[in-house]
Amino acid sequence: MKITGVELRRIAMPLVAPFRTSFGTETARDVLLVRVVTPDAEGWGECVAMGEPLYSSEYTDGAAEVIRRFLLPALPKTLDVHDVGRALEPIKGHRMAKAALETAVLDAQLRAAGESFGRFLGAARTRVPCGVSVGIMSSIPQLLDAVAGYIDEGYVRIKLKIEPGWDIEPVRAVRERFGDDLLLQVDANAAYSLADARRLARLDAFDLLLIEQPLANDDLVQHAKLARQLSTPICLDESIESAEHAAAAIALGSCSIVNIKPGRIGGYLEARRIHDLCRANGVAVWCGGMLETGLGRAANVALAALPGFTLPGDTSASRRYYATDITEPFELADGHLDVPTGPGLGVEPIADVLDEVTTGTEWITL
Ligand SMILES: CSCC[C@@H](NC(=O)CCC(=O)O)C(=O)O
Ligand SMILES: [Mg+2]
Repeated sequence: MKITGVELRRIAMPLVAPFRTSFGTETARDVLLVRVVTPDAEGWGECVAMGEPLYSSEYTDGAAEVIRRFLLPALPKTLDVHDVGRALEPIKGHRMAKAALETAVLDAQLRAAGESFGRFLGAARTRVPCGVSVGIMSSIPQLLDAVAGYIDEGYVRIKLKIEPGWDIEPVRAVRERFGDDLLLQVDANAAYSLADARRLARLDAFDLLLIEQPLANDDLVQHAKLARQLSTPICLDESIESAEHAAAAIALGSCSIVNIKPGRIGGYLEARRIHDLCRANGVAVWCGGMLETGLGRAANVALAALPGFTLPGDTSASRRYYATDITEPFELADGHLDVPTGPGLGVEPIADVLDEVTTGTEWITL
């Protein structure tokens, strides 16, 4: 496939409500979209980097810069999506930027071939059960109202963001209000240290599915030590940036569940490799989220349909974050989202909506 050129498009996506985690509060996303144009089709990739390097070291401006200055010049003029990872290997890191570019190449290639993401990746289902991520709130009553609303919408699993000072009590309140059958998990976004082990062990009383990323992203050994002190399974998110990281985490006993986020680990091909590795080791995986628009959401839902994705992911409906999505909205039906069946992502931006939210566009001829 020959790439004629690439558009780097920036869009501003206000959130329907502030989303607070242990590392900050998001009120809007500054999103970088990559559009790859070829003679036969064009493809879209969504960079999941946030506007500031608070979740990881990447951020939107930096991703645009590394794509413009280093990734695009490293691409061969004619390529298959399987060539992208190899061509970009000499450039270290910047996995979110690489993922956006590889996904756009894959989308163009699949659209030209008339093949869906789900079929290409190996989806085993036509729809996926959906969880929802609930931010840190200013009070327990406010949290309980939010959780009640999501349960009414049909979400099959609730994830609560936690941090020191907002952990045991909100989890206890949700468990007591909504009962023992509610699938419930927490995500600390690396807010604790091994010194908090006894406090984190108190979460064992609430029959959680998992505790996500309690310690720092580079604390694999400490997570293994913590895992031996908890009965609740540890799931890693920020720590897993490649299949090698997943293999190391499994070998060390740092986690027994992995949150796979294609943007974090460099793309959907690496995501499938991590899925295959975890499945071979009996490690459950689920699809994480980075507040994607319908473009990234479409790809994530296709990935979440692979057989090893045995836990509900953070694959929520578009309305969880956006009043108006840039694609046709993903809408929950009976707690599930349908896997798109059209060529490539199976969705595309709605032109006038995209224009309304566009804050910048740049064309790069290859
Ligand atoms: C702005 S926080 C993004 C990272 C966070 N993502 C979520 O909590 C799910 C977000 C979503 O539903 O897309 C995580 O650490 O798992
Ligand atoms: Mg997480």
